[in-house]
Amino acid sequence: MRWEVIEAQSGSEALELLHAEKGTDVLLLDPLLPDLLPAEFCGMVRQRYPGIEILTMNANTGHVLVGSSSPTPFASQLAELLYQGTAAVSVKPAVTPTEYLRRSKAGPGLRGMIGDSPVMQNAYALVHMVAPRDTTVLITGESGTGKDLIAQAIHMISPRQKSPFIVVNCAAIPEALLEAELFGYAKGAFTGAMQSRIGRIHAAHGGTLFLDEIGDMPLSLQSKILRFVEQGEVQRLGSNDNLRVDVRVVAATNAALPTMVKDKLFREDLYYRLAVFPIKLAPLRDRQQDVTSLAHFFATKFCPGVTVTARAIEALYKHDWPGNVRELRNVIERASILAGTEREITAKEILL
Ligand SMILES: Nc1ncnc2c1ncn2[C@@H]1O[C@H](COP(=O)(O)OP(=O)(O)OP(=O)(O)O)[C@@H](O)[C@H]1O
Repeated sequence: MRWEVIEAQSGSEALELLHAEKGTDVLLLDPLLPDLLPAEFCGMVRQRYPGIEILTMNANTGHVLVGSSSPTPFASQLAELLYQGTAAVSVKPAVTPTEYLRRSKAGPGLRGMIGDSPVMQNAYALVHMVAPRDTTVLITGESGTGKDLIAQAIHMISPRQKSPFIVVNCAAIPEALLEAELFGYAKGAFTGAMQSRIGRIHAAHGGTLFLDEIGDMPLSLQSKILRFVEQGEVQRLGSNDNLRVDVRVVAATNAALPTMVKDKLFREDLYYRLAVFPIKLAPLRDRQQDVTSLAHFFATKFCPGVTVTARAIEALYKHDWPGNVRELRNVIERASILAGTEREITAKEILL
């Protein structure tokens, strides 16, 4: 008997494959996942795919550790065969994950987000998977790749959509004010605090708090943020009362947080708590095929009815897009002004 075995290199990749492949029976899990906590991963799999049996393995010995409370004989036998390398079991992936995703039908996109390259479809699928839950999401990617849009999409398709979506740009608020802004303050907490005020975390109660540029969160505030994310508790400045809040956290950064952790600029425990479900957005230069659809989208937005010539698109393809989609948007906005009444954007108007 042969089983089809598909390998995934990370929790999020496994979730994508499960999403695309409906008939999975057994999941062999090496708990040392590079991206998700094993408990969180198992919770997600159990909730979405209750029929799948999870076997947690020691990847070195092949012994079944925990997982389904009592593995079926079929699953145990399969696990043993796989790890002894005996019998007619193919442990080579039947298809590579990338190939697999390409073969699977494109899933639903996200409102306001253009681009159907495999990497973007991958990101949309992750958003659809995680949005219905309260899981903390960490969106990473270079500046201008659409992290903001992804955060909004997560909120808009979550059960919290009718509650507030509060954005805090951690880089834009001076360090001295950030704590009061986030946590609020009690009357008399500092000179000028004439009356108490709730913070933005509180304002997000029932909804989503988007912590943008989380890499700029001062170290001095990170432990307080960790307590809020872990326990849902908020302490206003100048008060000893712990107030409970129900807030889903989505964070984003273009900084390399793992490097910051190594350099002791970002708390390791906070990083792991935020990165429960990471979504990485690819730079535009790695998804060139999206350039055409984005160019048409922005052209229509800035000048309805305008056309973009093939030569203009060719010019766009030659560029590396260090500023990503934001840069492309600006180039097209300028081009649509330069096109004037011509209603056609040609290579001449593309200034890079
Ligand atoms: N896939 C997309 N489809 C349509 N518009 C997009 C897409 N990605 C980004 N944009 C647009 O590009 C601009 C920059 O996007 P956004 O602010 O979401 O990027 P970001 O990654 O959050 O950038 P930063 O790190 O600088 O905050 C916005 O105007 C946004 O609407």
